[in-house]
Amino acid sequence: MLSVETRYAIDPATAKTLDTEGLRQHFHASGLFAEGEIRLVYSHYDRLIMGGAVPGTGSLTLDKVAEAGTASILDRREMGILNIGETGQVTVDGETHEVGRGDVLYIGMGKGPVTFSGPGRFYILSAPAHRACPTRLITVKDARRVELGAPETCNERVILQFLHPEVADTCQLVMGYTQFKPGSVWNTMPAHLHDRRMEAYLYFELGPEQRVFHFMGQPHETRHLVMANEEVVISPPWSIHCGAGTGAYTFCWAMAGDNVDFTDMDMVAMGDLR
Ligand SMILES: O=C[C@H](O)[C@@H](O)CC(=O)C(=O)O
Ligand SMILES: [Zn+2]
Repeated sequence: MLSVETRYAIDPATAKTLDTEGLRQHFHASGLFAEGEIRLVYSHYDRLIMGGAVPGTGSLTLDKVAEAGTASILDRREMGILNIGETGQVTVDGETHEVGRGDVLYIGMGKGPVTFSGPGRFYILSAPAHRACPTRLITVKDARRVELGAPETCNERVILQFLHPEVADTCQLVMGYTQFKPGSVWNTMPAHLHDRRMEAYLYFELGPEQRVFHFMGQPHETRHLVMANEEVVISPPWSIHCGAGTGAYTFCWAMAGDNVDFTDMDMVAMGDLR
């Protein structure tokens, strides 16, 4: 079963007038991982699609998505799939890929439909594409690792980059996930902006009683969203995106937009945050 929810892009002047519920309606998504279902969110920020596929005992096929306006979802799109569950299978273009926990499968434009099976919990990301890049399984050991932060600032972490120009060729999608050293809870602090690209975070491996306070908004006009396990936050190009957890967690970041240069960030000075 497929369900798709559309989220329109709004500007920062509108966003600053919203209350908590209004902010959540635009920028927060939950319940994406339901057994026997594919649930997608179609964002008008860079037309990124985010979603979950949990095949359970059966299999699930992702093919036509009316919102994309093509016969099959990947006719003019590329896709990245992160498995946050047990090892599962993704079949595409006549080939079945064994995707382990923490592995990422990249699927190039024109290669759909995509079939999911096994005990995986698949996080789906898709962006419009203009050329076909090779479909490729990128395992945890293939990822590029960037160590950042320090225990004194509670942000000691490693950024694992999977869809990144030095690891795998893509059109727009840049993605990976960030893991923390024990006791570190702050992600992406000091904060940054990249007006060239939007970003989406999936928070996962978070205990049921734990939450991440995710910060968004322009640097002089910040707001927070309280995030539980396996929830997504859409970060507009004009927004900071950072957070602190009450406990351990991992988060998947993904970007789409005008460039694929991971380091093209405008750092925000602490003194400019309000
Ligand atoms: O633009 C890049 C993204 O915000 C993330 O990669 C940041 C991140 O994972 C981190 O600092 O922990
Ligand atoms: Zn960013």
